[in-house]
Amino acid sequence: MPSANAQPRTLYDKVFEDHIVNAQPDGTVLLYIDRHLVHEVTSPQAFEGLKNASRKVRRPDCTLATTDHNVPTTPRKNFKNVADFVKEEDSRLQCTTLEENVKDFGLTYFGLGDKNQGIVHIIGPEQGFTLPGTTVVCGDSHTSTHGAFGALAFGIGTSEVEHVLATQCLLTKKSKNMRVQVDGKLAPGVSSKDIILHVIGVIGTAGGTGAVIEFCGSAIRGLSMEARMSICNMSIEAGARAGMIAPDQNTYDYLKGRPLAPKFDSNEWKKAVNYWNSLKSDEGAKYDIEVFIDAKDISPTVSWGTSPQDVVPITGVVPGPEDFEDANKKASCKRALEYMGLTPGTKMEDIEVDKVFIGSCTNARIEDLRAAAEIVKGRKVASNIKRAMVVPGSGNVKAQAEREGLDKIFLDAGFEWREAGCSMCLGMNPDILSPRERCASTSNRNFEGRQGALGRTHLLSPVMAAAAAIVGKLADVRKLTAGDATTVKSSPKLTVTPEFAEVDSEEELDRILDIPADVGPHVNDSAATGGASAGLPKFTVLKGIAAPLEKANVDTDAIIPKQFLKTIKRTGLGSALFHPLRYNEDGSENSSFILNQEPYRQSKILVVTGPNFGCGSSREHAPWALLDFGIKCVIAPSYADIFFNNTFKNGMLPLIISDQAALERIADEARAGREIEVDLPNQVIRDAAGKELSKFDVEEFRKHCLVEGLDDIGLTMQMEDKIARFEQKRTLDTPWLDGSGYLKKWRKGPVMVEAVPVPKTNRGEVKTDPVEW
Ligand SMILES: CC(C)[C@H](C(=O)O)[C@@H](O)C(=O)O
Ligand code: SF4
Repeated sequence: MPSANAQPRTLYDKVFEDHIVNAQPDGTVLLYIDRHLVHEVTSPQAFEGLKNASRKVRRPDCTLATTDHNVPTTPRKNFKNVADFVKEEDSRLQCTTLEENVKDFGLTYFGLGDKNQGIVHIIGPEQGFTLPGTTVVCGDSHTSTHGAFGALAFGIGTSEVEHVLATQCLLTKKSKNMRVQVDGKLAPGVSSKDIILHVIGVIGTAGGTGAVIEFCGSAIRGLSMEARMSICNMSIEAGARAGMIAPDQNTYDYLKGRPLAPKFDSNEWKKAVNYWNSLKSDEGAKYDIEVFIDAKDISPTVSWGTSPQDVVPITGVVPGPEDFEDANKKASCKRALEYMGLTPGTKMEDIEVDKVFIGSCTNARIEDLRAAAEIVKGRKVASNIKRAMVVPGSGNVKAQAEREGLDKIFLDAGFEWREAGCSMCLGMNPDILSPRERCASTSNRNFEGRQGALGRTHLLSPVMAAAAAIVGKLADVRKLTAGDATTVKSSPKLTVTPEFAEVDSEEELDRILDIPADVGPHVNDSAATGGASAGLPKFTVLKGIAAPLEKANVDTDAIIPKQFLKTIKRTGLGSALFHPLRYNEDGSENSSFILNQEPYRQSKILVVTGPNFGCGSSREHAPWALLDFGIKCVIAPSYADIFFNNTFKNGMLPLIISDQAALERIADEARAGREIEVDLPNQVIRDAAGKELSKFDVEEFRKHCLVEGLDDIGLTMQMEDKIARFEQKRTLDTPWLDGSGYLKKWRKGPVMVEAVPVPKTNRGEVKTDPVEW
């Protein structure tokens, strides 16, 4: 908590500082995590690691699991169990593996038979699991959504999921403070989705790199919680570590009566509101980056290309390469237009679409569905539309929509009304685009192949998606409101459904949450299970062929697309690395791709000449695929944060070379097919003859871990005393964070057990001696 004469602090400073368990001189911080959300795609390898090292989940009461990415969105009337219901073998395996893991570790789980199931970022807030001032993580990049509550919420990779499961902490560093202030009144037809698309168009997909964005200003204050969530959700598309909005009365009104929020008007609630009120950024607080946006400059916005920064107002035209000055951007535009099948100068409103998708963690909440239904009401989906689908974000959203008759409106118009899940946002289930099909989508990513191989995505708001379905083309929603665009009004507040009512007895909670009788108690006796800290192969000097990759904004969907995320192992992904670039449509090798040429098939190093490598998803499958191919070091001018972290966790070295001349020297060696040498202990890159090409910086702690081959979970476990002390203080200061309602009864207070030797590391290797911090 701040002292009287403390420096003015931002919302981010406050939440970050309130969660520091330990700080090292190099700025590495052990951060306590209040809330951990888990889904089936990024957790199997983490649970496997825990099992290998005989570790348990430290705080089952602060962990909530669901299945969302792989699940079918077909009717669940006859649902009996996941094993029979999920038809694709690999998807089924991920779902059943999660079910086994939640049972083995005693976690609360909203499975397919549960009406609370839904997209992980929809159910957290809906249940009141997400609370202001908390730290929230999930093995998923759109964890940033939860920042709408004034939480510090960010995506992590699978190794970090394992770290949080085992220790309830994360090793991290403070990010920069960035402020995006949006002032003024939004024009009719303009929603929060348009705000965030516009912001990304202005600052670019790397605009928030290394920063946590605080969204503020009168336009943001005027938004509902659900609209705020759509904004924070896409801060990851702006490259930011997280997005945050200070909590206010809207936030508290939203939280009232949610099952896992403190009981409304109780002493705990009052104490919580008091704390939450203190979280606003102080007057005079400093930001490293500031962006001001005037709300009146924002129109209904649509994407034209294959990056979320490729946006124009719906009244605009498709741009061409000559509209960009930067050579990288010209090249990206050219490729994007080819991929999207678009010609510069075409009016956005003339672009015909094949499919419409209303769904995803960005825009599948009740207010999104209400707004879209208002446009659709009494109209019909255009005859050229092959498929228009509405996929509610959760079972609760679906039930609420049905109570309001929205399902009927959509069905009457010709939409499909589906069950909850991620669905066509990334198409890990059967909901995908066919090659070259064009989709108007309320989701958040328009990367190549995102919604299906060679599929074409246009990002837009729910009302704009509804308008596209009715018109059959990308359309200006304002024209569908008969000149009276004000009918596209902001939605009424979410009514608290009976399912969200206060629950007092444990029996009632068990009934509602459908907690299996054979689950728990798994109280915290894991904390001191050993100080194993050696786990990864050491990285010292690496010499080998370096492949040049002359591209900017290489996203993780391009490094490894979704169809390869269905594995429950870390290995075997090398053949899928850069799949969309490396293979032709018929599956044959694309001989023009660098890794298909000699000597680059043997590459150990990747030299990327454009910025923002690894942007997009948190999938650790990206570094796993690089590693499995044989690449242990990536050299690039900049990286997306989550990818950058994930590589270190796998004993890999991502090097930032921002000096253009040095990068060119290295790239020239790579282009010539000569070996280069990366010397980590001496922090220098040399050519094959031993001549220095560049020096490089690397954080001390990360270097130490790589050179020693340390498993940082083991290291964190050696901090048990500090973690336990932090938890005791947390229980006193913020008692509402313990137990999160239904698991309270399982938590018998911190249980300390004696350290026992761990026979294997989390990666399954036989353990060597522990190493000190
Ligand atoms: C599968 C998961 C790792 C991924 C993410 O992190 O974002 C997914 O949710 C996505 O949207 O691409
Ligand atoms: S972005 Fe799409 S795939 Fe990722 S969590 Fe959200 S809905 Fe699911």
